[in-house]
Amino acid sequence: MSAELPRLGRDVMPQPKAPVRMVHLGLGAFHRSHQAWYTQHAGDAGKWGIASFTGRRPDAAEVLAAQDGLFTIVERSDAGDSFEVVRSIVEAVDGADVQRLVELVAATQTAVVTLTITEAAYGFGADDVTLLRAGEKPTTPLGRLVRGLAARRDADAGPLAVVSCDNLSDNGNVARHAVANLAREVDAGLADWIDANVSFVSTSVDRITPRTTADDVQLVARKCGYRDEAPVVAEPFRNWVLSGDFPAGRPRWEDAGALFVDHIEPYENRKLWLLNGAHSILAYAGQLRGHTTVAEALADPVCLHAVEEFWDEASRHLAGDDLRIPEYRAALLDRFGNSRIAHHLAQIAMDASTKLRMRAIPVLRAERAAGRSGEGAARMIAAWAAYVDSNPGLQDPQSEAVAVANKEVGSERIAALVALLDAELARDSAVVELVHKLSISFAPEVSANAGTAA
Ligand SMILES: NC(=O)c1ccc[n+]([C@@H]2O[C@H](COP(=O)([O-])OP(=O)(O)OC[C@H]3O[C@@H](n4cnc5c(N)ncnc54)[C@H](O)[C@@H]3O)[C@@H](O)[C@H]2O)c1
Ligand SMILES: O=P(O)(O)OC[C@@H](O)[C@@H](O)[C@H](O)[C@H](O)CO
Repeated sequence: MSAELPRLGRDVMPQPKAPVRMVHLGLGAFHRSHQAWYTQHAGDAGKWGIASFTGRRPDAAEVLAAQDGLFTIVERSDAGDSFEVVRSIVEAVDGADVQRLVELVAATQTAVVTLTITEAAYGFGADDVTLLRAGEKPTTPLGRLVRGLAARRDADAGPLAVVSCDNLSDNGNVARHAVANLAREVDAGLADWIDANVSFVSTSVDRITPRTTADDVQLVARKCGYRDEAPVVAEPFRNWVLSGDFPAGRPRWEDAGALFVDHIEPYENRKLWLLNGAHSILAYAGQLRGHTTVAEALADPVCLHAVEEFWDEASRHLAGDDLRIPEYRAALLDRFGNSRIAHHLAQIAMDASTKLRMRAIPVLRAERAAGRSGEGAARMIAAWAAYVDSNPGLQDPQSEAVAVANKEVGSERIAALVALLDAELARDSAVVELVHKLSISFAPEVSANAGTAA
């Protein structure tokens, strides 16, 4: 039936096309449910079009380009679904088209570059140094951005803002260092130009956006009367906190609810520890206990207890009345419990070594500095340790080091894994013993008979 329907596009649904003033790297589901949505809902949306580039594969760009950048957001709550066509992406491009990226980053009218390239993509790209030095096409998003910034300097196109929207603590500074280090290896003058002309904005970003399924595509066809091969499903909740300068201007995202603050760290920590930390616990403990989605894992009292215990610890280190921690926690339980959003634990589990360093380690360190064991944070690490024991192929930027650690046994294995997260904590025998003890409780035969994860 859906094959007979017209394909979504600006002919089927006439929509104004704003001029490109933003460039995005990492055209995935989250960029579309978050930055593209906020840009569409800015009061001056008509002035701000986004050219969005994929990271590793062309597929998402090809599908979206065939729809003139239009796609449907399916906002999914327990009460039902609502549908909205988003028009802010005006160009969808294969990330391998470095020439187009360079043209756009070097254009005077481009004011903002946003990133959702995943946490793991901020590591040092040694291969790109060689390619950039040789004048060949870089292969990573940050290598490509450095090439674009070099062209902007050469074109004397003025300053701009780079806005990381990945789940990283201090993501603006992480992006600044990653870009500056790469640039300095290639051209010290370029690194100085970036330092003087590029503002790196830090953000806390939030909107649960699972991968789109074939059922979602069918649903949009049935409900909307057109064929959209690239809809995005997201929860109703959304949040965007930003801190930093926009020297060439920006959309009025505050009209859509974005918050601009001077000090972002408390907001970042609240989100990364409470939301993403809980997600990591559920990802490892939940899958070990046979669950597939966040909502299923949360309904398991053992997993819920582990989350609440970690939240109690983390909350002690989240200061400021305006953070409204009790309300935030209650809202998270509601959001995680939205069983109509099938948020797969396997997706969250990937790249653990990067994620746990930001989610478990700061809380564990703070708890130990306060003279407590940090059992809640240790349990998150223990769940990961147990998970990689039975799932050694888990995607991780340090997968080789994880494999080496996995060859050890008992507490030596745990120490080697903890060392991938924090060298100092790995030398603390009390931490290693605690994580070891907790990881044993996740072993399949123990976990099947245990009333709690303790
Ligand atoms: N999905 C969410 O609910 C959500 C919410 C908040 C923040 N985020 C952040 O957004 C990021 C992307 O999430 P998504 O759901 O859009 O994922 P996605 O898989 O739909 O898209 C990610 C994009 O980044 C590219 N990419 C992935 N890994 C890369 C790598 N190592 N190098 C270069 N490019 C790479 C992909 O090709 C794709 O274009 C997350 O990693 C997270 O930091 C996601
Ligand atoms: O790859 P991650 O772990 O950074 O992201 C997976 C989820 O935890 C994440 O997408 C959350 O849904 C998101 O951070 C909610 O805003």
